[in-house]
Amino acid sequence: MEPSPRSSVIIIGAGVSGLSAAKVLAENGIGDLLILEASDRIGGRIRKEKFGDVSVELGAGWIAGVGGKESNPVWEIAAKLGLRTCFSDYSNARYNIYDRSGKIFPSGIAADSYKKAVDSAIQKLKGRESNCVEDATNRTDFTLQVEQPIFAFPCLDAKKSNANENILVFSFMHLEFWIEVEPISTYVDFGEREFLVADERGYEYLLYKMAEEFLFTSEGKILDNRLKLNKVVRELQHSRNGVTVKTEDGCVYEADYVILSASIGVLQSDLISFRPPLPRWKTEAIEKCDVMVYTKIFLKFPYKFWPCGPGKEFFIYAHERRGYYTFWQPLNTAIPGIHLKLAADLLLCHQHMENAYPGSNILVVTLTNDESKRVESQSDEETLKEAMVVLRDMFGTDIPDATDILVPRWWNNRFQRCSYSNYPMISNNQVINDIKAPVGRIFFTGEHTSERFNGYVHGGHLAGIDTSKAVLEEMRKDERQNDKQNQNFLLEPLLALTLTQADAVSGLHKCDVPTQLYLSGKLGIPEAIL
Ligand SMILES: Cc1cc2nc3c(=O)[nH]c(=O)nc-3n(C[C@H](O)[C@H](O)[C@H](O)COP(=O)(O)OP(=O)(O)OC[C@H]3O[C@@H](n4cnc5c(N)ncnc54)[C@H](O)[C@@H]3O)c2cc1C
Repeated sequence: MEPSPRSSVIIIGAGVSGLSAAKVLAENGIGDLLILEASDRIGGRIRKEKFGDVSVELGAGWIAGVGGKESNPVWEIAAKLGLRTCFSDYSNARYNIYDRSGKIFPSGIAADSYKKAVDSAIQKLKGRESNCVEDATNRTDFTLQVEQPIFAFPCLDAKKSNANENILVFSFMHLEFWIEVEPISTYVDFGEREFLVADERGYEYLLYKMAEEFLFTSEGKILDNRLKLNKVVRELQHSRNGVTVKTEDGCVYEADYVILSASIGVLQSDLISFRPPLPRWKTEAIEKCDVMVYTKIFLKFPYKFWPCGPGKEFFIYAHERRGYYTFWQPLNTAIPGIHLKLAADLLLCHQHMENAYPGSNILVVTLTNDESKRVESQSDEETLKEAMVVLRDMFGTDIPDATDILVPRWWNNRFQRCSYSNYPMISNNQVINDIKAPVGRIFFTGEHTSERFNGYVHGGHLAGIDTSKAVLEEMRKDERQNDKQNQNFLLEPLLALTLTQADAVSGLHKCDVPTQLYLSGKLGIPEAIL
């Protein structure tokens, strides 16, 4: 197949990082860019889907890091677009812990166990820290966070659990989203609050609006042929002169630069091959990055049977099996008034915030890693049966069966292969630097390349901006170099001409040509000389 016209930059992937990168390039005058997206839509891990009568977020659901001194750029965009969001209050979840017989653990016991679990986690961390002699000097700062986002990073090792611990401590210890270690930047820099996106237009509305700013759209549809969907990139052939991109359907594209935004899970898979292969420092760094699988399972019921109201926004199922249908969230969660005020202070449009999805009768249960993979590999009917047993343990046998189930499969999606990156808990900066470092003309972007905010939507957004700035800088360098070469090239005939006039220029060398000839640039050289 004939190669398409060469582009200045090809962006692989139309998730938040790829689109942010493309937007910055377009704003800087790079019109001949091309975005190749493997799936049939933009958004990547930001994705809404109709379930029952409402749109639910299969991927990113929260804007995390709000209310601090520095403003989260994604929160700002959401505010500008009037995206409807609801404050998430995790503080009471520890008081809504059910055992297998449906009893709620008394709050005192729950709080004690919680503290015990946190202390134990801190001890584990300290142990790991002191064992980590090699990394100690370079390591990224980390802290123990509690009550942080449910999609965040685990710190506890399931395989080392002690069967004699009481069941409640056990369940806390294995709530990987409950007690966690993570880079603190999101919460320290942007604030500790989180808002659930509860808007029919979806979280992805942000991305459509972003795309609209530089791609041709009509009636909400992107019609610009610089965005090509269903283009699965399989090979990147790179040299010092440019990059050739080959897609699964046999198309070939050429560019001066490539920005690759595929997830860390995809980079760890064999979906994309590189010719020549990536250097060892790069592949090792990619391998070292942990990937997290996080799955939200949506269940629709004919009516609501779970408790609701303030303090009941989340509930937990304590089971001896790690992460077994542990964390539950009703989608029609009430929002305490105090947070309305906070939201109003933050200037977001929250006209009707009593319920995120009023009357939807939807429950969401979240699973991670091994449990996610297990559930992904079985049928939805089997998952539905398991979830119903858990719910009947908690709420009795009289509850109705779910009428519908939705199980996203991020791990088995070959264009994702993970939910988000999770750097090794005690990792040194070198790994992160290597993951984001370019290889020749291939630049890497995506949430996994964000040093401070990996794992988050704002991490992807900021990474895209940073990467495109780095590419622009390279392009400028290229331009300067080309100018120099062109001038040298253009000066050759001039010198040839003048050198024949031996009397005037005897002994003149190329480097001695007066600088004003250079300074005026190639357009400044009179055509007659050529
Ligand atoms: C279930 C879940 C819950 C989450 N919850 C939150 C949350 O609440 N808040 C939050 O801030 N973050 C959350 N995240 C993380 C957040 O969604 C991601 O960090 C962010 O969306 C990543 O954006 P990205 O551009 O780096 O990658 P992606 O969105 O993955 O974009 C990469 C794009 O590249 C495409 N691609 C891959 N391979 C190829 C190929 N070979 N050829 C062409 N195209 C290719 C993919 O199809 C994709 O569109 C969650 C993620 C998941 C999965």
